[in-house]
Amino acid sequence: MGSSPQPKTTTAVSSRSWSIYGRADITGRYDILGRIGSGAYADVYRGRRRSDGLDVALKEIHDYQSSAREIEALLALRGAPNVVDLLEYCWAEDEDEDAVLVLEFLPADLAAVIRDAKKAGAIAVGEVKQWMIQILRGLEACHRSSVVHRDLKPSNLLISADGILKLADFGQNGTCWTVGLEQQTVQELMPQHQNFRETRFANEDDTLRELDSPRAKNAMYDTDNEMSLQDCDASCLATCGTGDVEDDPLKGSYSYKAEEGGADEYGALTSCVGTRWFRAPELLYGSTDYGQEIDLWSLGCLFAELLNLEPLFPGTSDIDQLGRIISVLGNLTEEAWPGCSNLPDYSKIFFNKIENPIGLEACLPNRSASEVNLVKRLLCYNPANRATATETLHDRYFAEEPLPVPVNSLRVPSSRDEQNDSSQEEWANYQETESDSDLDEFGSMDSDEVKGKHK
Ligand SMILES: Nc1ncnc2c1ncn2[C@@H]1O[C@H](COP(=O)(O)OP(=O)(O)OP(=O)(O)O)[C@@H](O)[C@H]1O
Repeated sequence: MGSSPQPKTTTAVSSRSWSIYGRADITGRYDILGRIGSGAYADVYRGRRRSDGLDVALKEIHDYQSSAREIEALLALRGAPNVVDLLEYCWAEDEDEDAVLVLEFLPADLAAVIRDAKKAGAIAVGEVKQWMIQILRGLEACHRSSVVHRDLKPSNLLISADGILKLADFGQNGTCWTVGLEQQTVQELMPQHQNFRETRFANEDDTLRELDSPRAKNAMYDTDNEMSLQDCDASCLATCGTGDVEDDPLKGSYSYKAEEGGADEYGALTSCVGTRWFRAPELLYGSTDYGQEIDLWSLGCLFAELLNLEPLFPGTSDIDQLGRIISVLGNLTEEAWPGCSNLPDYSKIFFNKIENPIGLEACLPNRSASEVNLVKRLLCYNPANRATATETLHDRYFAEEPLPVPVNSLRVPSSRDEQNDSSQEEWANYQETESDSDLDEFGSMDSDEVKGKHK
């Protein structure tokens, strides 16, 4: 098995975390205004296009495969109104260099909507409906193009100042998606790799022309079959260590059969906390041939969170996550989902019989029957029973009073929870303290010139 890409620690001052300042291909065309935030595999900066002053987000992705996946998905989805717009990108020439995606800048996200609504007490039903409609349109576009998002959560649903919600973060950057991956080359992932080479360092017109070309777009669609969804191990036992079991408050309610090379082997890879809350049971049980239904489960969790303003299943470990789901929906049995006992980890973890499951109604107190019904249509154990994005969009809930508010009357948070930006300071400190040899990684660039520009 090839070595898996490891996530960058966000606390360490890694040279890669601000290497964008040394990228002449970017700094020549964009002013970098500061770091917006960092994910497991990427740093995102706010930038301004020099040619016309357009605000952009510059996403520097430190993992080769994540960048390939995100570019592929965003090209396939170009023009979809509820998917973040990829304006252009600079491809990584090899595994030591980062790809940089130039995205439209979106100042808020759904996590901030929920945060602000907690202060106000609730999100008005007409607003919940409008947010849901936009999420559903984005998801419908993804599934129509055979793109499975795999990481739907409030912080990945970005919002423009005028209330347009867009699905973002298509890199499946969470650790759980890359556990056990064979290292593939971009040539394997994308037979049309030559197209990417052409875009690198191209001037903006050339690059945009490349993005607009039907050839590039169709080539992306053609690779759908090449991008196997069986390439990861997101299972409960793969992503939790025995430490998770020891610390688990529900420990008494299940028994767990550790296999040689099972949880221990992957014990360190437990960092998908936000994502875990939205993860479908088939993934937690180790399924490797799942489909777009995993996004529909996440959507059900998201919808419940918009209604309750609290996460529905806030698991503290992957086993705790399953335990919480089972306590609400009941045990996962052949009756609930014929064939579930074939899930890879089904026979490795046993939960006590839940005589009286809590039920989704009890988890959604004071909500209407149509709201509860819609959550139920999405949160089914059997993936085949989950309502599709299109079916959900046509659910009578959206046609009932109160009707969805117009997009322009949505209350848009003034900001998301921004991480402290220390990128420019780190860059300056690095230049002051490190030896010349380290600066060699920036090639022949004049470091004083870069420092002056970005201080
Ligand atoms: N187009 C954009 N406009 C504005 N901010 C963005 C944009 N894209 C991403 N961001 C912000 O940049 C930060 C990092 O984003 P990124 O997608 O890399 O990671 P994440 O979603 O926080 O974490 P992970 O990828 O590990 O799930 C987040 O705060 C995100 O909201």
